[in-house]
Amino acid sequence: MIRVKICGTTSVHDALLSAEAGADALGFIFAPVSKRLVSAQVAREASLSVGPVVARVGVFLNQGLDEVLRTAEAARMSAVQLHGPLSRLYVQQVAAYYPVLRVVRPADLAAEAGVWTGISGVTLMLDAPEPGGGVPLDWEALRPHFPPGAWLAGGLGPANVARAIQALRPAAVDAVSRLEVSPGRKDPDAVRAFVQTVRTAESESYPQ
Ligand SMILES: O=C(O)c1ccccc1N[C@@H]1O[C@H](COP(=O)(O)O)[C@@H](O)[C@H]1O
Repeated sequence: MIRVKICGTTSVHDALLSAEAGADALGFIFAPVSKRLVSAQVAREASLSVGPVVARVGVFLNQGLDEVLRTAEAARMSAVQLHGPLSRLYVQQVAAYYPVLRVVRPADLAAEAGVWTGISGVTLMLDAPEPGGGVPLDWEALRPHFPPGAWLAGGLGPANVARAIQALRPAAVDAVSRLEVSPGRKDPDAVRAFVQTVRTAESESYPQ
């Protein structure tokens, strides 16, 4: 089953919208530079509103270990997504508390392998150089290098996610920019169309 993560959640309303649309995971962005920055309090209320099945992923960029762990706990996250240059020790320390989504740019795949390879509980996600920018990766160029079990982000939306799935067969897809009416505010129709398109593409790419 291809999992669907819908990121940039900034309200209980949008958390419920994405959960009801069938999202497997919701992203809550705690990176101060983000236009979709959410408080730990709002994220906590949203986390507790979506029930026990939907994963809640705290998204961090270049933030210290203490800040990551304290924020993820306060917000009742079930997983942590890490962007930016990190040491293997840092990833190991976070992975001791939460499942980790380690985000890597395609160009850094080889160089970054030492940071995450072999650490239990770490899943790789490939994303564009500027996360949250709505820019797709070159899926055909990536095809020979896409690691089995990796997640895919970067400019995904209802209009192109089926092609991305056909090209790379990711374990999960993750999106934000093309699912919004404005930064931090979800477009209900786009969210529903995105989830439905993934489910349809999955049934066509992976016939039972
Ligand atoms: O979206 C942001 O503002 C953001 C800021 C800092 C780190 C990560 C961020 N978003 C992540 O980028 C992916 C892809 O976004 P897009 O669909 O290409 O706009 C998104 O899923 C977040 O995990």
